Amino acid sequence: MSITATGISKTFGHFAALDNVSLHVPAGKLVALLGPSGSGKTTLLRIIAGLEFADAGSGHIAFHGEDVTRVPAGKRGVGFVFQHYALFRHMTVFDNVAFGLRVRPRARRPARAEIAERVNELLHLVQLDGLDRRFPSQLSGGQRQRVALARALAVRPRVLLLDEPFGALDAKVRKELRRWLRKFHEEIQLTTVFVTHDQEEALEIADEVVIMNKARIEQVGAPQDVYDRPASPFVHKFIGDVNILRDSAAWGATGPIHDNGRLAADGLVYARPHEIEVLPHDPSATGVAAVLRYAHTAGPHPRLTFEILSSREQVEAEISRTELAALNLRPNDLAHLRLRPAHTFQDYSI
Ligand SMILES: Nc1ncnc2c1ncn2[C@@H]1O[C@H](COP(=O)(O)OP(=O)(O)OP(=O)(O)O)[C@@H](O)[C@H]1O
Repeated sequence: MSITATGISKTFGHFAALDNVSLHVPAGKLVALLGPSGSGKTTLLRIIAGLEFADAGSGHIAFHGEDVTRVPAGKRGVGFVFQHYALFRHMTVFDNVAFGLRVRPRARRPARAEIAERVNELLHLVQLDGLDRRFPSQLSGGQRQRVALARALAVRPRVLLLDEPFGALDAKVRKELRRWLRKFHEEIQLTTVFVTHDQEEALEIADEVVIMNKARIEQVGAPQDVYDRPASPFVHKFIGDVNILRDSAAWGATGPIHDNGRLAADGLVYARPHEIEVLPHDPSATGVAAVLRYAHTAGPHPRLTFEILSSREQVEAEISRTELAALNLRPNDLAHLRLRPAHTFQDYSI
């Protein structure tokens, strides 16, 4: 079931939370809404869910081509999971998952045995077999979020909407759960929109990433696309680390579009740490002379912080362990930096 939002605006008082936003989520995909706090992600998700409505006269929401703009949340067939597990504390895991089915009007309510079968099937799907008699307080945070997911899925929603579902969990559990969610999504293939402000999370699990900033969508693309070909300086800075360097001529960037590195409208070079090449000091070579300030060598890719001699700017470079060993650099040593060749400049002014 695809989701299409067209021309959605939402204002709270005089404040525009969404400004003419349009988005298409293809059927069966996992799409992340990614952006800084206050960029409008949750508002867009809530409007898709029907928990909030766009400004009068603005925009439409369609599920698989069917206009649901005026359909209330309860009738849209959406499953919703929030950051803070809204489980019923006084109910067991089983009863929590069964809830949505049991509250249906008698005519549409499945028989007892059918409900039990569906709940057990869901608990198996979210890998919580055997925990059906526990209460939420007897579960870990990650387990509770999986119960919340099973509960959202019990009523067979047409789309699944997740608002920072792992936001309240610690970093390690969060990482485990996001991998689990990716695998889970591949199994169930339900159209899913997922709000996060964590770029690593979005890039790791989403089929498509929607980057939001100040009530608008800045870019939509596959994780690799938005990382490798950011459409704006904002996206470049928001997704991954980036060095923003003056003196584009010294970096070999002289025209509007170049073959290695990125040049912004204002003559700044945007280069990610892995796009900086570190060479032994050689005053005659192209590039810039820099002093090594710190070397963070723990982990698979050593990170080096340099200070450029001419401009005093700091530059982060990420190189391989083999390259570092060959350079044999120590703090305060001089080196030569340049942009790695196989990189394309983008002029953001075009
Ligand atoms: N009910 C409301 N009344 C007034 N302002 C609101 C309301 N809901 C949201 N806003 C404002 O709209 C803007 C967008 O909010 P939204 O929750 O969509 O952002 P977000 O990108 O999800 O941020 P976060 O990551 O912090 O949750 C924010 O500035 C917020 O303060």
